[in-house]
Amino acid sequence: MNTAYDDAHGTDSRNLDINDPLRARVAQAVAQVRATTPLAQSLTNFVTINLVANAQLAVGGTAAMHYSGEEAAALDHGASKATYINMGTLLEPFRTEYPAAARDAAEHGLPWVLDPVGAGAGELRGDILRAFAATPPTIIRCNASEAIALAGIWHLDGADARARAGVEASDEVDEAIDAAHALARFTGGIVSVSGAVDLVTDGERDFRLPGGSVWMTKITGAGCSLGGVTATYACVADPLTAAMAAALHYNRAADSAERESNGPGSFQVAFLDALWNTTADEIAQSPIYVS
Ligand SMILES: Nc1ncnc2c1ncn2[C@@H]1O[C@H](COP(=O)(O)OP(=O)(O)O)[C@@H](O)[C@H]1O
Ligand SMILES: Cc1ncsc1CCOP(=O)(O)O
Ligand SMILES: [Mg+2]
Repeated sequence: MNTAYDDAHGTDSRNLDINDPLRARVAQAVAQVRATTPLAQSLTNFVTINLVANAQLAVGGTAAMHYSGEEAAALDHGASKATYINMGTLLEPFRTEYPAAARDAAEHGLPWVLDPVGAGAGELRGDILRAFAATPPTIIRCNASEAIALAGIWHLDGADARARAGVEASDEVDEAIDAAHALARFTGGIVSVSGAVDLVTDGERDFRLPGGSVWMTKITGAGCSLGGVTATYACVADPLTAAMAAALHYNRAADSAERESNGPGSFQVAFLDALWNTTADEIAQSPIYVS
């Protein structure tokens, strides 16, 4: 039977059974992050670095930020259980440091999360993204335009090679579906595309996650911090569960923050509080449309 969601989106989808094991894994991941305070190290942009760290703390994890392949290697030998690499603001030394950090995560068998902010803009960004193809990310967390651009940069089948510049999405999530599938098949990992309705895919199954708040587009770093929190969840869960837990946690916290706030400033504060206060059951029982 079609749902109201199908009627609105024209997809053949159903709400994931309330007893599906994926929901239990999401609840378990939320509880485990809160119980164990895992560290995901981040190499992330200068604009939103503070929100990334605060969001990782607010979901129960902890944070360490730096820009060095050498430091990444040291942390991979120590406390860090996942790496987050965000392409927002780049400097020339990152040409070698970022691929070194990705390589080190891969060599240690640790998950790493890529946010290809601004993919399609500039030679340095393109060069670094091309280098990542050798040790692909476990999870790609991006908006629709970045998914389309990254599939083009990696010359994946069916990719649309139009270059898009800028950090905001100029495409709808459903326009990125072919790119998201191509990226997931290429990496063998998970692709999480954010927007009004988020998409999480392993290249075979698509999970659509409605909700959240349009206020998320009026604070800088909503997407970047979602990438950081995805890495926090990747410390304790398999990549699909981690991507789902992070996106669902964000949607439920944003629903709640919107009710508490009256502008972007109070929204950001309320959102961090809501990340802390939203329960594992509220997150795991979210609507999840599968196709
Ligand atoms: N129109 C919207 N309505 C509700 N939530 C949204 C909307 N746009 C983005 N979000 C949410 O904001 C967060 C960041 O996504 P997005 O703004 O797409 O990332 P980016 O900042 O990288 O472009 C995600 O949790 C996403 O679900
Ligand atoms: C504004 C800006 N400029 C370079 S990185 C950045 C932050 C982008 O953050 P987000 O994609 O999470 O909105
Ligand atoms: Mg972004």
